[in-house]
Amino acid sequence: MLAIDVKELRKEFRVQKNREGLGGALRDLFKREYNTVQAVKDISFQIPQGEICGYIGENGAGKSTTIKMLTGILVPTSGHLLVNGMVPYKEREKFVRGIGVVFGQRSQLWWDIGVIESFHLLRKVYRVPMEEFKPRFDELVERLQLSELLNRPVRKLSLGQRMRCELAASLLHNPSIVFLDEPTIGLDIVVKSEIREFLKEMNQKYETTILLTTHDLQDIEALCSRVIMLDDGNIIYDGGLDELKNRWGKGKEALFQFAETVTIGQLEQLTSGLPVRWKLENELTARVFVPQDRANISEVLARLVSGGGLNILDIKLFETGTDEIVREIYQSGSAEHKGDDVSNGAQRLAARSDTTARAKQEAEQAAEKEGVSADA
Ligand SMILES: Nc1ncnc2c1ncn2[C@@H]1O[C@H](COP(=O)(O)OP(=O)(O)OP(=O)(O)O)[C@@H](O)[C@H]1O
Repeated sequence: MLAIDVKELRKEFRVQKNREGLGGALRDLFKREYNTVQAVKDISFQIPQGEICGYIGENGAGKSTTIKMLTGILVPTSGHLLVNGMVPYKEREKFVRGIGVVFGQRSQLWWDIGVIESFHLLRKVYRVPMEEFKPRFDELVERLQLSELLNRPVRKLSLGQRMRCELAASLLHNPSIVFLDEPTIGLDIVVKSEIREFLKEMNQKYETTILLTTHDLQDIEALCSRVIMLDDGNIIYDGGLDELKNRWGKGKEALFQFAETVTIGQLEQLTSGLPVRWKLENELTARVFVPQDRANISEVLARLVSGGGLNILDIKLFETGTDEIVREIYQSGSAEHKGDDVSNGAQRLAARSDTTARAKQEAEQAAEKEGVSADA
């Protein structure tokens, strides 16, 4: 069954233009002008029940707007949207009983009352029968180590403690889908990994579907097999994390430390016929670059170890990290192109900045004609 089914979903905001100066303010009084911001541009994706999917993008890419539509807070401008088989903004009461939401930057708990009282209020809001609530509550309290925190007011909790309570609050009514918007923001590494472990466990035990928005790619690496990447309101990648790494990873590098002096010629001869590149860092250290898909690092290692009688003291292996891959995709504006074609990415980036600069210039010229500021 599909947990989330999104087709051609669009959200536009009408934003009032503010013209500059007193004259502008007066003109605004008589004739309002509006700009349309296209936050989400006809996106489509499907998430099956039980999947953990990462939803990532730079600031302003449209992530929160999507989550708000999926949770029924915002009504889409156009398109189709089904979450748990319901249209989120239509069947509000029934719908919210099946979902859990955590906004890392905002709290769903009442600030001045004890955590346990917030939990009981939520039980009433979600109309969970006591016999269902009790075992669920006990499990969450034990798993997230909340017993010490239950009687404290939320405002007295540390960020990590509050986030553990927020997670419990979002799961008390046993929802089949949870939306997590930056759930690990600002947390230290220990709490982050506890939260990741907990989410993984909940997903495995209860088949909870999780849509996770984050700027921390380690969250994605730890939890998500699939990632949807958004840029300027469009989906630029939807697929497996491994596939993304394979497609965009620039290959591997190995750093060799030798006991005796080596030359590039010696190393090249040992790896002749393999499409690798050597670089001498100093006379005892050499780096080899092995392009993705075209050569096997183990072949290089085997040739060096068995072939030339070189005395190798140490070997370090490096792989392109997800952070780096994602940064590069954003710079090129598309995940269609292969990562080892860096010049292509750079050209696309330059073309994009050119287009942006041209658009801005045109807007400024038009605004000058109208006597308004282009940034308004
Ligand atoms: N209520 C609103 N009125 C007008 N414009 C809005 C509104 N909400 C969002 N936007 C605009 O829509 C675009 C997408 O915003 P959104 O908050 O969805 O991005 P985001 O990917 O969640 O960013 P961040 O990572 O910074 O939270 C932005 O240009 C933003 O300024």
